[in-house]
Amino acid sequence: MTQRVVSIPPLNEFRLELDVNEELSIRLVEGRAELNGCELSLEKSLALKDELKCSIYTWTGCKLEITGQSLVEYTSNETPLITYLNLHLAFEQQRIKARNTQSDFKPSPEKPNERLPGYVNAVDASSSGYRVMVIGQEDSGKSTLSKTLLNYAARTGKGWTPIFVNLDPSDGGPLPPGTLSATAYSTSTQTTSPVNAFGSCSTSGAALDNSAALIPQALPYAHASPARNPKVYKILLEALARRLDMRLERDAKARSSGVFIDTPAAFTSANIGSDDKNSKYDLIKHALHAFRVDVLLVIGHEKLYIEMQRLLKSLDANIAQNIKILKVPKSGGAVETDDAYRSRIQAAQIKSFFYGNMSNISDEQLSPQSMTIKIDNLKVFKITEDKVAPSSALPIGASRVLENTQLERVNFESSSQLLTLVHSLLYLVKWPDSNNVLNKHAKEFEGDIDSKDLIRADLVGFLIVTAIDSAKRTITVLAPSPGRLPSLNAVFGSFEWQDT
Ligand SMILES: Nc1ncnc2c1ncn2[C@@H]1O[C@H](COP(=O)(O)OP(=O)(O)OP(=O)(O)O)[C@@H](O)[C@H]1O
Repeated sequence: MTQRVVSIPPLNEFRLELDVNEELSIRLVEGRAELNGCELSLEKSLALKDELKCSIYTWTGCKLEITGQSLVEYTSNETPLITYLNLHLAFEQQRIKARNTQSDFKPSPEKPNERLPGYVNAVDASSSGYRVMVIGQEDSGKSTLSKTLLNYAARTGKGWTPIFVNLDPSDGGPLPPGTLSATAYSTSTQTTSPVNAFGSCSTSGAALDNSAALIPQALPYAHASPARNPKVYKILLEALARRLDMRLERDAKARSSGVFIDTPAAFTSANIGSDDKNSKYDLIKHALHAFRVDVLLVIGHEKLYIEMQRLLKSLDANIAQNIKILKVPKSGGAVETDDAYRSRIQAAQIKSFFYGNMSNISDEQLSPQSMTIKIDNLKVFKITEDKVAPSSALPIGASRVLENTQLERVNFESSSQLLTLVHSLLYLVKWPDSNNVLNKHAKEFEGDIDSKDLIRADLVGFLIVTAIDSAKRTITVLAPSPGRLPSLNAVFGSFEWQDT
């Protein structure tokens, strides 16, 4: 293996891109350096893998010992890190201010589930850290910026527990893909692989890599892009925002620590999410409103920045006056990826949830359990794709009649429907009042469920369907651990995984 020592001058970043099957070990031998805002420990080797593309930044200069081969390696002095640091300092001031004004605030004691319909927000903005949402085009560096700001907040030593909201279902964050989640971080998280870029959650077994066990609040969307079913996506986004509010009401530390929201590139497509062709950027409006965003960071896109300023003028004045829009330069290091790369990372994320990180034997490995259950014990619903044509495709003057989006119940009597389940990732859900939900629509829709019922569902686990025996009426699934399944109700969409 080739070993070399690279000197990085102060205020420079060393960028590297790993190709398929390439691994690289880096060791900080002199000075100080950080990876996505998380400091590297002196003399400790880090194994970078799974096609990671990243940059190691140094404020004061450093030397790195590198072992192994990578596709691309270079040092650059053009870095947006100073802008990132300035943003962090502004957010830090707000966190301190919020903590100092918090003593008078008393959360209300209502029960969480009774509050969901028509919930009125009781969180006092002056005692809250900023809620920051990052938008930008595909591969513009949204996740990298969110993670750097999250790591800076977590590493200040002031005990902050910032919340990371992942609205990008193509990348599950600490969970398998297809989920929308909110997770509190108490320590900074090192990125050694894009598979566990935001750490691993505790439900997957022992904490992997160096992250503390994370306990996300999550909801299942089961597709990679909001464009697949914007109605369901918006319902889930709103439900997540309400749950986050309920949590922050009771958690003063997290409330002052602030919220960082990473978004999918589909947010910047003006026409996704609305049936009215005159209403643009509906997903952004929806998220600004639901999460009561204070700061909107637009990554390196002049036109989008101008359009966001226009959008702000079209919002309700009470909401618009509290939102600051800031333009952030795009890093020259951000790498364009393709669909094949994304599919590989998604498959690896699903695999790592069940098996742990297999690419390095020194990492934690998990032992999932294969189990066979009676088909008729399960109720499985498909989050369908929104097949309705956009209104721009209708004849002039015609308008669309919108129906409630249903979650289609899989009919186990039909073998073609059963077969669609093989290799699917199932998201196990639990309703506080399961019987009500399952019976409510039974007559009218042959057992389908209104997507609004997902608002009250808890995501309690994941399964992979490995085989179906329609003669014996059994289904074989892979579960993360042995024992009783947490629920026998599941939803699924377009994510599949099989051992290759
Ligand atoms: N400064 C940098 N140096 C090297 N690689 C970088 C840098 N910034 C970002 N990258 C890499 O570029 C790719 C795209 O960045 P990132 O995932 O942050 O973008 P994104 O906008 O969140 O992408 P998506 O649109 O898929 O959500 C990632 O592989 C990331 O690791």
